[in-house]
Amino acid sequence: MSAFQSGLEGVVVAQTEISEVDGERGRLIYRGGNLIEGVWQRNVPEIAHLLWYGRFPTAAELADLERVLASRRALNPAARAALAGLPVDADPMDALRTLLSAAGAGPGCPSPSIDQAKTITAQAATALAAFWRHRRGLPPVEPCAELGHAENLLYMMRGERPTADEVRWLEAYLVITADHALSPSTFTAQIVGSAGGDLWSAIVAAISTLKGPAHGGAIAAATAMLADAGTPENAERFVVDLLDRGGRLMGFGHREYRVYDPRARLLGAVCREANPAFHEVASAVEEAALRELARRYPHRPNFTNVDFFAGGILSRLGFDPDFFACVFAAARVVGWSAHVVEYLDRGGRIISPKSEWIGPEPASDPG
Ligand SMILES: CC(=O)SCCNC(=O)CCNC(=O)[C@H](O)C(C)(C)COP(=O)(O)OP(=O)(O)OC[C@H]1O[C@@H](n2cnc3c(N)ncnc32)[C@H](O)[C@@H]1OP(=O)(O)O
Ligand SMILES: O=C([O-])CC(=O)C(=O)O
Repeated sequence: MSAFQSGLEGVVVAQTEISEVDGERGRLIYRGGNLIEGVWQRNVPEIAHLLWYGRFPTAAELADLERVLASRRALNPAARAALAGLPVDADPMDALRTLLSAAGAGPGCPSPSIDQAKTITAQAATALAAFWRHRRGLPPVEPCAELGHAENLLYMMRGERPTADEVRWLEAYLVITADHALSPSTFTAQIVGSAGGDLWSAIVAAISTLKGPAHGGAIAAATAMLADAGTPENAERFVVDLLDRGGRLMGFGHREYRVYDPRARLLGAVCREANPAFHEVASAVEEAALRELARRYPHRPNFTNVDFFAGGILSRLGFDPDFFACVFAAARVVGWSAHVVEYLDRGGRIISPKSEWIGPEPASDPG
């Protein structure tokens, strides 16, 4: 019998202590802490410390990590030169991939480490903000060492400090999306690391996977879908028409979750506060979508996923839709790097699966 498993569904290819997705119960665990039970209210450096080192930092460790992240934000000359050469209409994920690739260009193939993860985490935010300004014909704003990770990201975009609410909304988004066990992009990063590749290369590869509309690109696609739906009154008809035409409801369905994605619940609440108009349309579409999905796919429960409400939060913060996946990437750098380093620390072998030959047998056996 064929061992082929379409999309690697259910195939276990790694062991981890970093995060667990319990898709039956709708639980996401970061290092033993349930995200939904308060973990998400921590800030990015606290969560990074938790994911990288296995526990929350002490006050001194947190201050040290914040200082290190702040000191590594500036882009190097190679990344600045790459920025200057980018067309303003480039997809921001292409820009992020290019800028981090340039920032990490150097001799050889150093082994991935958490120290490198800190540099990439700091610079992903800077690269994103720099391209946001480049698109608008504006020069980069240099990072401000006094500001925290999330606040500084918005500051580098706008050149002025965001409000406390804006920082709280962005921080929540960055923390809630920081890790998700062996997501497709995380697996990509791990494959690069397993072959001895360096961490910059692994992160650039992961960004390439995250870009697709079935993964991080779904935030922008879900937001466009909601714009097409238009009004709460139109939601029901819109959903039915889309499914009748064989379309997919973006921001719904998941490989692991057979129940509501716990992150969507948290982000829905943030969205309601940050962007009530978006939330109103989204809620009406969600109600119709969950009803129709349950009716049409009784054998395969599909619920709201992490990407559905995210666009409401990110657009309220000033990100253009094609930047949404970039913000996701800037958050997920933490998780990607944690998994690559963990895999190698466990002596991870090169990941090299098999394909099954389904072509014709050779006409004659050359013997
Ligand atoms: C951060 C993230 O990556 S979260 C996911 C973001 N992606 C999206 O929101 C895009 C929309 N969702 C999807 O395309 C899928 O649900 C995925 C890619 C997330 C998961 O894919 P898979 O686990 O391979 O599920 P698959 O595509 O086989 O779907 C299973 C069944 O449910 C249906 N289904 C799943 N999701 C949806 C959806 N969003 N809209 C309509 N139908 C859906 C499929 O048509 C399929 O039906 P069938 O068995 O009759 O053919
Ligand atoms: O884990 C997955 O398959 C996709 C996902 O939700 C994520 O990366 O956050």
